[in-house]
Amino acid sequence: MFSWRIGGSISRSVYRRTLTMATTGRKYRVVNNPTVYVGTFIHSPRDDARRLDICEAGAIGVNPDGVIEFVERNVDALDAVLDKHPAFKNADVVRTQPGGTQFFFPGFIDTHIHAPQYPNAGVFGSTTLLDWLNKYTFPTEASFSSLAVARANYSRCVARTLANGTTTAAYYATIHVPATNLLADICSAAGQRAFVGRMCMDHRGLNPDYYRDETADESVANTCLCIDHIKSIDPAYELVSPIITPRFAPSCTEELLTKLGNLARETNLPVQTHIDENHGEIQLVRELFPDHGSYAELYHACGLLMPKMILGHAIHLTDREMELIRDSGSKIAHCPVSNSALTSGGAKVRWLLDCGITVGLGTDVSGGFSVSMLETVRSTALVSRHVAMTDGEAAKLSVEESLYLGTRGGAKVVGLEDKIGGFEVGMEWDAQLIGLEMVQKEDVGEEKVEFAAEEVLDAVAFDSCRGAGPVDVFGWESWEDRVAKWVYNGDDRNTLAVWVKGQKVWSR
Ligand SMILES: Nc1nc2[nH]cnc2c(=O)[nH]1
Ligand SMILES: [Zn+2]
Repeated sequence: MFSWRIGGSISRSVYRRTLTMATTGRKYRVVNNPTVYVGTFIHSPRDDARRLDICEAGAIGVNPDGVIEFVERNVDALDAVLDKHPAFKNADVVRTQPGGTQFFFPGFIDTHIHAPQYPNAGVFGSTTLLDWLNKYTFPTEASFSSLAVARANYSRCVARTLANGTTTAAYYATIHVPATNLLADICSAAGQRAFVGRMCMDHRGLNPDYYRDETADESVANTCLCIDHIKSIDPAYELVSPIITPRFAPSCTEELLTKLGNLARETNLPVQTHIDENHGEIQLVRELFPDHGSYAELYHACGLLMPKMILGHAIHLTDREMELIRDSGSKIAHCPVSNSALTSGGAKVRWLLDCGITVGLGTDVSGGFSVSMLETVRSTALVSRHVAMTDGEAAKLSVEESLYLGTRGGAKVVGLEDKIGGFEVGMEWDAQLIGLEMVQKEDVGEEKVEFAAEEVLDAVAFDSCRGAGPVDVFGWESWEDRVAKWVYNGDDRNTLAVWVKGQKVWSR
């Protein structure tokens, strides 16, 4: 079983596995014991974003292929469950701790993240999109011409996202074929479900000379090399899949956009790009492509709007653009942390949802400063409150809705809604075990008027030393309250273990 501890050894563990992959060319195959997960499960109902389905005494049986075979509720005795499911008689058992502080939750699905930008997370100053690209992003991405740079940074990025409960990620890579293939190898070796896209950018205007494709044909040919590589390590795209990735309209010629649209149709692969993120960018698209009425009309004309298209940001869509996107079945990756950090704007998520568009969440590292999808869920709720200050109360998204977007919504965006995002029979066990800290009764203490300062500080210092995580539960909270505390106060210390397709890929 592959797991590693957070701390100094993260990258080394992934690195070792990666080297094995690279040197032996072995395909990654995991066979687990049948396992029964027992205790509290919380997930979003498939078709109801407004509430959580909370099962306090459940048992979920996961077979050696990582597929859920049964879901039992109101379980009094595990023996009775095992009698009913004899194939699980000798199964491993993983239990949540009693006492209302632990629960299983679906793994997060990051529908938009730039893996090579991970080293820049948190470094963006006061830039906005176009100067941010030139100042921070293009130079960093260009450095991935070195496989050593790619190995160090991609290992770290995959380890950190897993440790934060991201079981599926749609990654943008760089233009470099070897480094992009290495990212796919690392995801496969670490056991993360991933879409890995080689960045396509052939425009001689916006892209710097030191970092771009020479021609549209070269860009397509190199993309095909990456597709072939991923096919060679994961032929059925069970865990890792290619994704066609035109960076965004200003980085691409119309010839390249059209060729990538054709490639998507020929290969039936998903596609990802950016749209309507920033006013300066939208103006640039108008100037570069004057024959097209709008950003979305350009993509539509190039054959890129389709059900397997994931559009990042979509902050400043016109009504006509919204209709084109909705009618094409394209999906949207909402990136609230990035949209705030780069002061791009507040996407009107309620409007998109009401219009019938499928929305998931993306960290958009490093436009977004955090790899944490929990942070992204939190920012989804917060940014919607800012939108509500101008658009009205209805724009607010609840904790429940924000979590839905980070799990079920993301699953729909990447086309895996029948496999991941919730706990139903036939779905795969992509899950995280969440732990909160119960403040013991004696910690609450007797009624006292005076406290010694050390007495107060010691209690907190003690928990911090144990790495117990920042969420305190006092015992009076409903499960909904506990989940809200996790969303608004939690971090990766609350993510105790992570599974993808039944394989434990991380634990504290
Ligand atoms: N947020 C973001 N927007 C982009 N538009 C084009 N490239 C990028 C990128 O790397 N990040
Ligand atoms: Zn992006």
